[in-house]
Amino acid sequence: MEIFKYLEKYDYEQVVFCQDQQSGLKAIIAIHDTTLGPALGGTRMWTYASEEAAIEDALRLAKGMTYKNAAAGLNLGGGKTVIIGDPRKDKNEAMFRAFGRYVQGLNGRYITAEDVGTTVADMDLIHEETDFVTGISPAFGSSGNPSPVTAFGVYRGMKAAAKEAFGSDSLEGRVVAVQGVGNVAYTLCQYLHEEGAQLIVTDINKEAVNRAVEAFGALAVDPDEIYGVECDIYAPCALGATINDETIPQLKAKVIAGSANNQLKDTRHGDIIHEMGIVYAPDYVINAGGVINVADELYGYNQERAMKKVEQLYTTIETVIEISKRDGIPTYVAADRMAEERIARIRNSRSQFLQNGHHILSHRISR
Ligand SMILES: NC(=O)C1=CN([C@@H]2O[C@H](COP(=O)(O)OP(=O)(O)OC[C@H]3O[C@@H](n4cnc5c(N)ncnc54)[C@H](O)[C@@H]3O)[C@@H](O)[C@H]2O)C=CC1
Ligand SMILES: CC(C)CC(=O)C(=O)O
Repeated sequence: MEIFKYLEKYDYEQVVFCQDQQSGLKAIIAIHDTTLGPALGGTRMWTYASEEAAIEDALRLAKGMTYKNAAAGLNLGGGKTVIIGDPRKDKNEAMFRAFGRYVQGLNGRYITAEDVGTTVADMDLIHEETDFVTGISPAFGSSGNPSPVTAFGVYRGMKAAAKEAFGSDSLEGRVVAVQGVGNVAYTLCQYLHEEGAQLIVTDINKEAVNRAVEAFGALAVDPDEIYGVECDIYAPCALGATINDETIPQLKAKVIAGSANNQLKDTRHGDIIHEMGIVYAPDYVINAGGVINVADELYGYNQERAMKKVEQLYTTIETVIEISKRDGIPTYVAADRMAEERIARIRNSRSQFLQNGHHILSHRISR
């Protein structure tokens, strides 16, 4: 990978490589754009096939956070971290503390939180070294685990997408195929089950599947089978790039609405599903509940206020669908436009200089 070429192409601001031999920390912090504010995005811990794959994931996820935060109306830029390692075997206290010191070194340009493979307990360790971390234990006045709130947002967005596809936002009797029943999807399944949806689930982790089968009477299928099952809605809630050349021909769903980041392998896959008449709720719009929730901590966390904002993801998905229909463009393009227009507006409005607290000529004062 020619990294600077890539950074230039998508206009990344900064990439930080963090290494701590003693604890085994190998992390990449990617900061995409801080026009709207400090970059906020979670820390993923995953066993990557190569260092290049880890760098690529960090970069793609960071850019997604820029768009997510912009589309959600947050005054935050986009960034993300990946830690290379197996979250079940390679974690240790020193690792997260070392990582916390790297975050502190960025002095607020980047604020972290949970993502796949990291937990509230990990965030608490990071918090030992820096304040620039959210999603820590509620005992600290924090919002805690963002996953259930992400799930609520996905549920709300799914209803809005269903209304477009089926003429009603009721999910009663709808068949929803859920890929990956981890932190977010388990709570999503709870909402869907309570509304009377039928669930088909899959996961590479058998325990996760069994939990959903027992709790919600879900039908379990093998990971490769989920794309082709007869269903109304496909909810990708595992990792990214599952909407691709191999899976699209198998899809029977009329709606795609799930929590996973970077669901489209390539933008052209968004064009293909649009032409097929599938209502696609863009990933970074529908899965913004978690970041909306943790971002509320920056104002002094208020759960009621945060949940009201997350509930509004229904309207945001409606707006994206309206723009898509009005302009005859796929929903992922409509969402990108919404985010890019907001960033451009703020970037332009910053053309007037405003002194920001540090007297710019202070160094001239004679001592
Ligand atoms: N946790 C949150 O608040 C947010 C999560 N997301 C995204 O939502 C997705 C899920 O996140 P979490 O629930 O937190 O992660 P998680 O790690 O708790 O759940 C993911 C599940 O997917 C399963 N999985 C992985 N590969 C699979 C495959 N090929 N087929 C079937 N199952 C597979 C895993 O075994 C795991 O149970 C991720 O893409 C994450 O980036 C996005 C926004 C916020
Ligand atoms: C609070 C986090 C879950 C934010 C994030 O990394 C995401 O939305 O993907």
